[in-house]
Amino acid sequence: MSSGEPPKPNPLPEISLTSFILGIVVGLSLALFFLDFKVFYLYITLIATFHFLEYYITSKYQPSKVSVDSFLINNGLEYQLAHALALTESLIEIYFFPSFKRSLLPIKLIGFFAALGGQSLRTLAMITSGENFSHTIEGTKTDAHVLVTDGIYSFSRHPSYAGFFYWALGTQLMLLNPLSFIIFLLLLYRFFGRRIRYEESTLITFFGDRYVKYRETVPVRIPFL
Ligand SMILES: C[S@@+](CC[C@H](N)C(=O)[O-])C[C@H]1O[C@@H](n2cnc3c(N)ncnc32)[C@H](O)[C@@H]1O
Repeated sequence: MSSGEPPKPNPLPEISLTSFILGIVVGLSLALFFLDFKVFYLYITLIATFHFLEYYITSKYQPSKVSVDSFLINNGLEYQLAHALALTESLIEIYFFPSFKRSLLPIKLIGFFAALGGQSLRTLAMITSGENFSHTIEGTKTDAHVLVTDGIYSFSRHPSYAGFFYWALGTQLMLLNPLSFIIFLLLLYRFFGRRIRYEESTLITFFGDRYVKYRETVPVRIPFL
């Protein structure tokens, strides 16, 4: 049955329930941290924190654009399948190769700090670009859209993408998931290669030479992109 009204972008019951569930997931995974294979629970904590921050930072710094989709939980089938693969690989290897999963602490630490650094980079990018940031790529320029080149954007011209890249790969290093690491790497290169090419073509249309010059001086900070 339809009331005839357009759907609300921020339905409060859905927003509060999603936040509540994400909080429970973080709480439960931290509570299980005393068990063996801690990185598995840490991975779940990192995913739930990522989705919470996507909505929270959007609502604080891009309030005109926030909607229930800002949680990015429905971030495409490929994203969901990739994390399902990572969880499955982890569980299978914990069962069949427990001593491998318990080894290589330095690699796990590198993965954890890469994920933490990646999350910080992405969050900082969303804060720095304010209302110029949107989860979808804008096809037409609004009067309010200005070119951001300061702060973290003077270090990387796509800091939120670089952040996501290191976050995602960091989680797979931390889990010691060789198969998922390679698949994540291939998917991330394909996804961001295409996305950056398209996004930069729109930014050149919006800002012309200013973006071309910016692109020449500031790297992406993802190797080969
Ligand atoms: C998902 S955000 C990603 C922003 C940027 N690529 C990053 O990784 O931080 C996509 C939107 O940001 C806008 N955008 C990207 N770089 C920008 C910049 N330097 N200044 C202003 N807007 C930018 C694009 O027009 C697009 O609508």
